[in-house]
Amino acid sequence: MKLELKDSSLLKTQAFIDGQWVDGDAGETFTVMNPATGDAIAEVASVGQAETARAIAAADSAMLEWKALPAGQRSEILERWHALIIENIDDLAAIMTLEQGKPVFESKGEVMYGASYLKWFAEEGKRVYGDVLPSANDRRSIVIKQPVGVVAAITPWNFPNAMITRKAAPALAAGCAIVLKPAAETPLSALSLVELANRAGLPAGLFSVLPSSQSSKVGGEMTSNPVVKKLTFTGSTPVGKLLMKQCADTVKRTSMELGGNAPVIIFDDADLDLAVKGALVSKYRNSGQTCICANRLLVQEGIYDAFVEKFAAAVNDFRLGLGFDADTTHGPVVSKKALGDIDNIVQNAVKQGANVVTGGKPSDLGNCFYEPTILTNVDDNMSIFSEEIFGPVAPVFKFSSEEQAISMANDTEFGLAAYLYTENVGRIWRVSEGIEYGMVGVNETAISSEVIPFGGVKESGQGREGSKYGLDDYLETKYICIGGIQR
Ligand SMILES: NC(=O)c1ccc[n+]([C@@H]2O[C@H](COP(=O)([O-])OP(=O)(O)OC[C@H]3O[C@@H](n4cnc5c(N)ncnc54)[C@H](O)[C@@H]3O)[C@@H](O)[C@H]2O)c1
Ligand SMILES: O=C[C@H](O)CS(=O)(=O)O
Repeated sequence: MKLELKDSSLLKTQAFIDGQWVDGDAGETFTVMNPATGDAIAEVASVGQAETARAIAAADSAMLEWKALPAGQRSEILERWHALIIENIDDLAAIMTLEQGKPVFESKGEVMYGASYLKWFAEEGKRVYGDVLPSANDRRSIVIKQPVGVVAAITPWNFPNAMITRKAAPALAAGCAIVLKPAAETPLSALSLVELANRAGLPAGLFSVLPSSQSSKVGGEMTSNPVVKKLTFTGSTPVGKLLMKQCADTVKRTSMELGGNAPVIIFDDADLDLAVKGALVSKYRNSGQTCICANRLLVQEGIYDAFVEKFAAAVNDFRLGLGFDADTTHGPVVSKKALGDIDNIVQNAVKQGANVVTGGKPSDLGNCFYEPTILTNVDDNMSIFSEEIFGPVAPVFKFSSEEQAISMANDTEFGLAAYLYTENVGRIWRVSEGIEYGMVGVNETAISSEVIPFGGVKESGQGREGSKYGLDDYLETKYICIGGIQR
């Protein structure tokens, strides 16, 4: 399938370092694949440690002038970048659908979502306030906020646009420079984004993008280079732990947006149709490849059968297909490896006694398509109870009491997002306060936006992205004490 763009110059295949499009030093490239068709889309430059070091040095230099600008001037550039993203949404969405597979309506939704962080932090960046502290005698004490320094970012493939702007927007708004390594599965979205930032007038060196098939070499430089003061990572918990360890030697600040194992807890007193709708959206958005997807459906025994019947009927209306086809509701998973990982989880559950209500195997469409799947007769002793599925598979667990539901929900090392459906106000408070998660949806699963503090607890990470709290991850607090006032 040939990529038809309104502006073909948005399809970039080189690295963007210090304001220049360059090949990797070794001239190496890697192939970007279309998960829906198995076709090669592009050969992209692959960079390593030396190029990363150059990007970090350029960021350090560019930041000196950038952080000294009035916040309003930084804001104007972010606003222009936002406008260019909106103007080019069709091309950005087409690039995303081609390399990640999600239906084009989801890609457009992500581009709008990603752009919203630029709009939000263009404004937030103008409100970095300090404090005057209670002072006495001949001293006066104040607090100021300053940009943390050069930021290194590493992002995943599942939201190849929004996970980047969710970091670049606050970093740049705070006065920082940022060097980014996107996922090798989806570098084209990142490269088109930085092209638009360049067109918006972002000064050279402030935002470099380092595509690579050697992530550990790029990450190794990012985590060891003392010029980098902050690492912000979105990805799996195992990789997040590794990167945190690598950052320890230079005591870098880190923000970690990691894995999830979201429960959707549906009580007997829930609005059943609302719960089915919310569970469907949460489970199968991006074909189940989001960090806050419903990973475990916990349904109280009184409505279990009715829920499964309604849920299965809706799933059977899904239309798997190519992301550009108008009647496609769900696309492929991102790679053959992901397809195999998902199928292994399903087959293991079946071996342990799970019942396949629908799906349960790779789709006859081939390539990276997996049938939307529902499993029943599952319990918390099975491996699927603890694994982040990251695919279109819904294990539906049964519980009897509220206390049991809270215990099951918390029986995981993860703590990103959780959801509950009940019409009982007391239960809303008891369960929302009793479950160990960074984000809780009540009678709603579409909880993400630029105004909310996105992030988790336990092994789902640390820090928050978006919201009025989002700049904190890119600022340092400095206390200044001025003496001799009475001289
Ligand atoms: N919490 C969130 O906001 C959030 C959002 C999206 C995805 N995720 C999580 O990400 C995971 C899926 O994404 P993924 O498969 O891309 O995750 P991943 O951890 O395999 O990869 C994420 C990024 O890290 C890079 N990477 C991998 N190993 C590295 C290393 N040794 N050094 C440096 N970089 C390295 C990858 O190239 C990629 O760019 C899931 O666990 C999902 O829950 C979390
Ligand atoms: O998968 C990760 C994303 O953060 C999910 S969302 O688009 O922010 O809800």
